[in-house]
Amino acid sequence: MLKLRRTMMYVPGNNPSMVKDAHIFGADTVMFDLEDSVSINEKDSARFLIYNALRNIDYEGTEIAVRINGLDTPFGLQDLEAIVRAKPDIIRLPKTETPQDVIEVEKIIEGIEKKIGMEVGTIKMMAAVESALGIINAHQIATASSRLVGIAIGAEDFVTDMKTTRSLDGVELLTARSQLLLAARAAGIYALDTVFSDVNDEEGFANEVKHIKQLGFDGKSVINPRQIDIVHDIYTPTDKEIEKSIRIINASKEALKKGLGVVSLDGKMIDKPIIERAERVLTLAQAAGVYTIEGGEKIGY
Ligand SMILES: CC(C)(COP(=O)(O)OP(=O)(O)OC[C@H]1O[C@@H](n2cnc3c(N)ncnc32)[C@H](O)[C@@H]1OP(=O)(O)O)[C@@H](O)C(=O)NCCC(=O)NCCSC(=O)C[C@@](O)(CC(=O)O)C(=O)O
Ligand SMILES: [Mg+2]
Repeated sequence: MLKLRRTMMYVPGNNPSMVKDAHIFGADTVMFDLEDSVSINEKDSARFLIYNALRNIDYEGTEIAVRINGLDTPFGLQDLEAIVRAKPDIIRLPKTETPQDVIEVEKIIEGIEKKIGMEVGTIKMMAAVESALGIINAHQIATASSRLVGIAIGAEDFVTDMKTTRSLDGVELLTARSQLLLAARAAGIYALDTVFSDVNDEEGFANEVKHIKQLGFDGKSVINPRQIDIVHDIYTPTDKEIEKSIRIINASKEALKKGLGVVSLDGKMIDKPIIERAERVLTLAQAAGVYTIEGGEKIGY
C-alpha cells in the first residue's frame, strides 16, 4: 500500500501536552521539532522529552519524524545521539544546503545504529531545503543517500534568504518549489511543501494547498491540527475522479483485447500516460481509504 504523506504536523518538542496527544488528530506523519520552535535554553529538555516520548508513548502506528538541529549548531550531534536510540521512523535535517550535509548525518546515524545493534538503514531521512544554495543543489541533495524518503521546502527561511517575504499567491516560491519538485521526482522520492503560518486563514491555506497539489507535491508540512483535514480533503480523490479513472482503465483493457495502443473515451484520447495517471488516482484513493482494490480487481465504487 502506498504510504501517504499528505500532512507532516510539526509539534514543538518542548510542549509535553502537545507531544503526548500529537497522533490523535490524524496527520499522516507527526514531526517533533527540536529546531526553530524550541528556544536555545530549552534544547536539552526538549531532546529529553522527545527521547522519552518516543520510548514510552504508543503513537499507534503513526509515522514519526524528528527535526533535529543542524550539525553546525552545538545541538545537532547530541540530538542524533539521543534520538536515533529512540528509533523514530525519520530524522529530518533542517536547512540542508549540500549533499555533504546529508552524508555527514547519515554517517553518524549509521555509526549509532551499529553501536547499539540496530539494523543499518532502519532510520530513514528527510532533508529540508531552506536557502538559495540548497535549492540550486536540490537534485544532489535528493540523491545523496538511499535513506532519504523525501525532500521538503522550508519557505520561511527560504524567503528570508532571498530577501523577500511570503505572499498568498506564492509567486516568490514558484521557482524554488518547481526546482525542488523536479529534484524529488528525478530521484524518485517524496516532495513536501512548506508550512502556512496563519492558522486562522482557512481560505488562504486551502488555496495554497490546491496550488501545491497542482504543482505535484505529495503533501505539506502543517503546524496545527485544524489544517490537517483541509489538506486531506483536497488530496483525496473525489468520487468523480475515481469513477473516471475506472472508466479509463476499463477502456484501456478493452483496447488491449483489440490490440490497440490508443483508444477514445468521451471523445478524448486515452493512451499510456493517461492510464498511468488513472492508476495513480486509484492507488491514492485506496491509500486514503475511499476505494478498494481487492485481489488485483478494482471494486468498491
Ligand atoms: C500555531 C500555534 C501556536 C497555534 O496555537 P493555538 O493555541 O492557537 O492552537 P489551537 O488551534 O487553539 O489548538 C487547539 C488544540 O490543538 C493543540 N495543538 C495546536 N497545535 C498543535 C500542534 N502543532 N501539535 C499538537 N497539538 C497542537 C493545542 O494544544 C490545543 O489542544 P487543547 O489545549 O488540548 O485543546 C500552534 O498550533 C503551534 O504551536 N504549532 C506548531 C508551531 C511549530 O511547530 N512551528 C515550527 C515549525 S515551522 C518552521 O520552523 C518554519 C520552517 O522551518 C517550516 C518548514 O520547514 O516548512 C520554514 O523555514 O518555513
Ligand atoms: Mg526553517
